[in-house]
Amino acid sequence: MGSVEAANKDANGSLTEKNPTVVFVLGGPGSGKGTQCANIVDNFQYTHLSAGDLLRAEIKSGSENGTMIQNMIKEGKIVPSEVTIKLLQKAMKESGNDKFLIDGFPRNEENRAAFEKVTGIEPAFVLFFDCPEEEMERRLLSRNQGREDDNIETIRKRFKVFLESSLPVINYYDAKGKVRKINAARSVEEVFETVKGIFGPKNEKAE
Ligand SMILES: Nc1ncnc2c1ncn2[C@@H]1O[C@H](COP(=O)(O)OP(=O)(O)O)[C@@H](O)[C@H]1O
Ligand SMILES: Nc1ccn([C@H]2C[C@H](O)[C@@H](COP(=O)(O)OP(=O)(O)O)O2)c(=O)n1
Ligand SMILES: [Mg+2]
Repeated sequence: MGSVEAANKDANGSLTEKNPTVVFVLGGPGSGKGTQCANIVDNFQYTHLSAGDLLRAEIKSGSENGTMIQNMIKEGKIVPSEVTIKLLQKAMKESGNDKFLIDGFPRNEENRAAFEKVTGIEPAFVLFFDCPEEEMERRLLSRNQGREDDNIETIRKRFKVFLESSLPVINYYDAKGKVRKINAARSVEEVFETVKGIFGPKNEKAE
């Protein structure tokens, strides 16, 4: 582990190792990442951080990067990691937790390498929700969350970016034995049964 980057000072000013547990939650647009993360949070002691949600909140907040982020999302492009990582780091700190589901990040090699360099964090494992494009397209077109990128033109661009830029990241972690591939083309309940088996009883919330 990148111990230098992960080292923090405690209240007395001495260096302590902080080793947050990070699970990257990946899969194409509409594969069910957000839905399954909500289920995981209900059952396990994790904090859910969606990179897309953080970027959309940044647009709404009127930040100076807002227009740039909005344009990139509309075009299905990946926002520079510097912006997204800052938002993730802030949200991690504010959560007070040390277990995170990082949903929709890293989405390209630049995201992946920068996160590792800046935070020194390696994911414990990577959930990969594997779903055919036709099914993802159907889901996105009926998501009804008023998202500016859930139209067929942007969806096609996002699928292309997923294949060209995001799949290589999944392959990178697969080569390290970290990918837990899940058939996401089933009901929410069936998918979650598989997900539960991966997290195991260890971090389950008490009733
Ligand atoms: N297993 C599933 N079967 C059918 N619809 C699903 C399933 N999982 C999620 N959905 C729906 O599909 C849409 C996209 O799901 P979401 O969780 O937002 O995916 P992602 O975060 O990967 O884009 C939502 O409207 C959601 O309710
Ligand atoms: N790491 C990320 C994650 C999302 N984004 C941008 C670009 C993505 O198309 C949009 C939407 O991402 P989001 O994860 O919310 O989308 P889906 O849940 O996969 O449908 O946000 C990004 O630029 N960088
Ligand atoms: Mg999502």
